[in-house]
Amino acid sequence: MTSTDTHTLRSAQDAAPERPLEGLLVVDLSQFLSGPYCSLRLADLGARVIKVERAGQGDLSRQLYLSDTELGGDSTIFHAINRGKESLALDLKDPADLAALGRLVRQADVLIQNFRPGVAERIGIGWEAMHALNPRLIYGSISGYGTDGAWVKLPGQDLLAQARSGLMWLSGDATQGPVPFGLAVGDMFAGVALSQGILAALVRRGIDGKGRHVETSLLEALVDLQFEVLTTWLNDGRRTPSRSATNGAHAYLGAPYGVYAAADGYLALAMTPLDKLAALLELPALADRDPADAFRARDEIKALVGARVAERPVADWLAVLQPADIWCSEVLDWHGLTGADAFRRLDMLQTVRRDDGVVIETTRSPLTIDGKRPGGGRAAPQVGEHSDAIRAEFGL
Ligand SMILES: CC(C)(COP(=O)(O)OP(=O)(O)OC[C@H]1O[C@@H](n2cnc3c(N)ncnc32)[C@H](O)[C@@H]1OP(=O)(O)O)[C@@H](O)C(=O)NCCC(=O)NCCSC(=O)C(=O)O
Repeated sequence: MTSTDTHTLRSAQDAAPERPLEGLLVVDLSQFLSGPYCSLRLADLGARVIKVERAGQGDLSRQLYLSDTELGGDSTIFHAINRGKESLALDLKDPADLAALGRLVRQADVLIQNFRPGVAERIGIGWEAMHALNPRLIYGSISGYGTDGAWVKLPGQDLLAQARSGLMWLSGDATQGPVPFGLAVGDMFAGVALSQGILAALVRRGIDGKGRHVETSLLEALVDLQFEVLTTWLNDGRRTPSRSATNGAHAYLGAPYGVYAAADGYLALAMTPLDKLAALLELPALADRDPADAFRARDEIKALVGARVAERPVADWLAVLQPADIWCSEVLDWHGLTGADAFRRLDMLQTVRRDDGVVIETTRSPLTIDGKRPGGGRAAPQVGEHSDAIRAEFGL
């Protein structure tokens, strides 16, 4: 790291090991999920994230309700994804506020935006303008489908990106229509990908002192997510059957890979040799199958296994299968997960508080560093909660 880079990690040497990005200033203009998820990852690692929002309504995800639950006027989604950040209210169409943003960006290390392609340039905060203002700035962009081609101006929303990406078509079994993944996986994975790109650009900036433009999109993230199955399909003449007719847990893996209804719940079975499974399940019909049948005859084998699993409760099957190191699991809902001692030992839940007294129970960073889990403590801000303090501190 060069001496010119000292302000990148201003106090890294003093920071506790669980805040490795302490001293890094991130200006986050993004809203909804993808960009804010990227800045959440950086905030958890100790970066200071200033979230720029419109006065009044703020980030539109404040009103994006997963259920009828809101806390202190904001959705639980907003709370989950914006914890640990500060909020600065700016009207980007007001020249004075735009100038204030420019002053802030001059002092920042990272800018994140997820407007529709062309919008940032129109407002005057595109990569080239911001790079001219601060040549060391790492500028991160997330779009729906990239910045070229017929899809550029289409709304970049998770369900729509899943639909275009092939993922929705892949999921489910062949008796069903396309099945969307049950949460905004494109947004989240794009956010993680962007955070990785930003961190890589910061490392390189430590060597050459230069800012960079790091870009991804919901679609690119979803294609990357499918790299295993896409590589298989690209190399097998593009003709491997996509979905199993029964229990479409994984398009390209043979039986018994999948989820089975037991007498009182569900049992997940991963890669398992058929002869071993035949003995444990007492299924002689399975014992003399050729291993290649696991894929060729997977629907038939899954039907056999399914009929047997249905006869007994999940706990009985676990008692038979786990001692033999068969790769299997009970299928838990969130009551089951959070009630499990093994989960509680991970210490992945936390309670955070907002200054106005709103309390929210939420998750924590999925990482530990030197055995400590980074981040935590502060709740998501109210719109413009830190405007006055930030304006004073940065001379806006
Ligand atoms: C999500 C979107 C479809 C939303 O589209 P739009 O509602 O048309 O918003 P845009 O981003 O195009 O532009 C936002 C407009 O708000 C204006 N704008 C934004 N912030 C401000 C402030 N602070 N002040 C004044 N004006 C502002 C900005 O100038 C634009 O106005 P004009 O200048 O007048 O245009 C799009 O942003 C998009 O495709 N984003 C890229 C992919 C992405 O990250 N998607 C997240 C999806 S969330 C998701 O998938 C999910 O929740 O599920």
